[in-house]
Amino acid sequence: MSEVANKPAIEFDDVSLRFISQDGNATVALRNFSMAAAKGEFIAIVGPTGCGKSTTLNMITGLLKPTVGQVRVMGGTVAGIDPRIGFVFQADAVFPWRSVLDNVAAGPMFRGMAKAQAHELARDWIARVGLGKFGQHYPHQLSGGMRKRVALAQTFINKPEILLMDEPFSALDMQTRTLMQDELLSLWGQSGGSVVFVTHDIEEAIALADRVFVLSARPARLKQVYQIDLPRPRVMAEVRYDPRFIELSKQIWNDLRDEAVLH
Ligand SMILES: Nc1ncnc2c1ncn2[C@@H]1O[C@H](COP(=O)(O)OP(=O)(O)OP(=O)(O)O)[C@@H](O)[C@H]1O
Repeated sequence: MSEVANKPAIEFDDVSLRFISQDGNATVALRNFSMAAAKGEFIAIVGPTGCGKSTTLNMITGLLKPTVGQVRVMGGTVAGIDPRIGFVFQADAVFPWRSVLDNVAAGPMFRGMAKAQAHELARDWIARVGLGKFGQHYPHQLSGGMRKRVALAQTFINKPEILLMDEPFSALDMQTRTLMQDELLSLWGQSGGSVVFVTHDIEEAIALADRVFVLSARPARLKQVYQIDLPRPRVMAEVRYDPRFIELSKQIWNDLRDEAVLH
């Protein structure tokens, strides 16, 4: 293996980040934070509200720079928009005036693929996320869960090596959410990419991830890392009844309860 192939997909090396607001006040969002995510690994980040979870994702994209320390992606410093990184956030990133097909084809076309070829590829991805009959529909004609499927197809079509997800399913009802989590695991399992998934939902974190990073209240430090040794493939509706799942969720709840009491 080459030098680069051995590097972690994402690396935070003793990172601190301080925001200075217009009135000169400083907010330390992250302090002495170190972590590494391997290629193909699924990481979930949980922590109290406002501790710095989204800030962490913004540093991976290069939108925010650490005040101290280094963030590396595939062994290199983050510089500008990186086509290897994909995102799915809570708000849908679909273009309302474009059909599902045109939404999903947008990424490849932006990268220079011919329209006919991009549409063919998009049709394949639309079918994979179970929306085969909805290619000509517009986002407002779809349910929230269907729009999330569009967002997943729109992202996975670009074959991201790193996928950043910030509470992507939190606006969905429980049942749709469970379906989308299964969908995500299936797409991720075939992709070989790394995922960093930010969520408030401890059970979602455990059910999806290889490792769960628990952050402390602000300024966020890495409080605990849990290796989630539940076997894969996991089925969302079943995994939550596994005794090991219940044990892990109790431990993480305790970690977070301590943080809430302290602040
Ligand atoms: N651009 C900014 N300028 C000043 N402060 C900021 C800025 N961005 C974030 N912060 C502060 O940094 C802290 C961390 O914010 P962040 O959004 O990362 O938290 P979070 O853990 O994702 O929150 P939540 O769980 O509520 O989504 C917050 O206190 C926030 O107010």
